[in-house]
Amino acid sequence: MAHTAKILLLGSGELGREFVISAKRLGAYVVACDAYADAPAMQMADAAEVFSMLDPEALRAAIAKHAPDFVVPEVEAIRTEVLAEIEAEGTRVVPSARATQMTMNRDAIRDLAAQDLGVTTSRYRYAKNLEEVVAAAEFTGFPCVIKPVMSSSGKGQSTIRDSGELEEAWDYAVANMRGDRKRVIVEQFIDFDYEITLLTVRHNNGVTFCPPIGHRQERGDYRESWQPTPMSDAAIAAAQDMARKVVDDLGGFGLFGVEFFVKGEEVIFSELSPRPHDTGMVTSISQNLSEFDLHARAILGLAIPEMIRARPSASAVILADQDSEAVSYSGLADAMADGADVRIFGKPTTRPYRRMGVALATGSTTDEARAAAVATASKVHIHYGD
Ligand SMILES: Nc1ncnc2c1ncn2[C@@H]1O[C@H](COP(=O)(O)OP(=O)(O)OP(=O)(O)O)[C@@H](O)[C@H]1O
Ligand SMILES: NCC(=O)N[C@@H]1O[C@H](COP(=O)([O-])[O-])[C@@H](O)[C@H]1O
Ligand SMILES: [Mg+2]
Repeated sequence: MAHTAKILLLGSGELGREFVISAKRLGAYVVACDAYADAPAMQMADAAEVFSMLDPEALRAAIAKHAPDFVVPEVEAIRTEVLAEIEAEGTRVVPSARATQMTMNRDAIRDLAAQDLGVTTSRYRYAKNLEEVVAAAEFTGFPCVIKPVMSSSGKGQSTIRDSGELEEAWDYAVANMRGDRKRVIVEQFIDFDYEITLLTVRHNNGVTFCPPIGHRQERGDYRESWQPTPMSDAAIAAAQDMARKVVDDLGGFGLFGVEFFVKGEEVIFSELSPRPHDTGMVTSISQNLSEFDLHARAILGLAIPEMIRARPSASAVILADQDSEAVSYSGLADAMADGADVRIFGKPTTRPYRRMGVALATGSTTDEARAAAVATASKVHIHYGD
């Protein structure tokens, strides 16, 4: 065949779109899958399949039809038992079926990190009804954060200041969870100085770390990220040590986005994505090999540099603010006039807070890059309707 490898990509959003570009540059043939047509990654891929990746039969059928060398998950919401089955039958799952199973639910990865690997986390307890939520919050103390064990991008998450808010937080978590398991994690609120994503590449020659990415979140979803972010040598070493423990336990090859909170010299593990991370979109401009390039290289068994450097850079998201079945854009020329860059994801429809694009900028400092990225994002206008 005319290609270096055949990849079935499960999830076709903005992260998948950039991954497809990276993988195709290395000669891969990519089939992009998602629950809706014309998803961002499908627009770049060789072929597309539209089905629910939570439907085991449909997932098995797509894998059987394309017989890929690699199955590369791009979202969490996938029937991961099927990935375990196909891995046992010899198809490579990225980074490993175990990694996708352990990170699908917050409780699995949290217990692994905190209990089995001795990694520092916030205090936490699980609850499956309001009564247990009340007991869990007593254990963690206030404020605390409540999240469904199955959710992402801050869905169903709230921060609670006192016991009077617990019922509403429980109802909100249940209403916004994914799947049918009514279970939440109640965790101690960490009043961190800053939070980071440590992009960690596990490859056939070891583990390589990218410089730490700082980010700012609102409503549990990222708004701005920048790289590098200043950290003491001791804090970096602690984060790298914990990230290495976790990715070595999860196994397989690929890039992971490992999230930490930092308070003083204390580094607290939060969670991780066994795939490129949204805050890592900044690497499209900051590093000469982006997180997507690194993921593709690690998967295909190609060399990963020992040291990765980043020039001061930032990303700022471009969000929709209403529902629409049609969308168009203006203002790019003005937005990019000062040298910043823009990615428009090509999502076919909008909803409030849906991420439609990202602005990317460099600067002589990350503060300068942040200001440029935010200014650029604000100049891209979204138009709703035909
Ligand atoms: N215990 C906590 N203390 C303080 N802030 C928190 C805590 N847990 C979460 N947050 C804040 O909420 C953000 C989102 O939380 P988390 O990463 O757990 O959610 P998520 O739904 O998995 O998001 P994503 O899938 O986008 O990573 C964090 O990056 C942090 O800013
Ligand atoms: N924090 C996870 C994350 O950023 N995931 C990215 O968002 C897409 C879904 O976007 P949508 O909800 O707009 O379709 C996913 O496919 C992935 O690229
Ligand atoms: Mg997160």
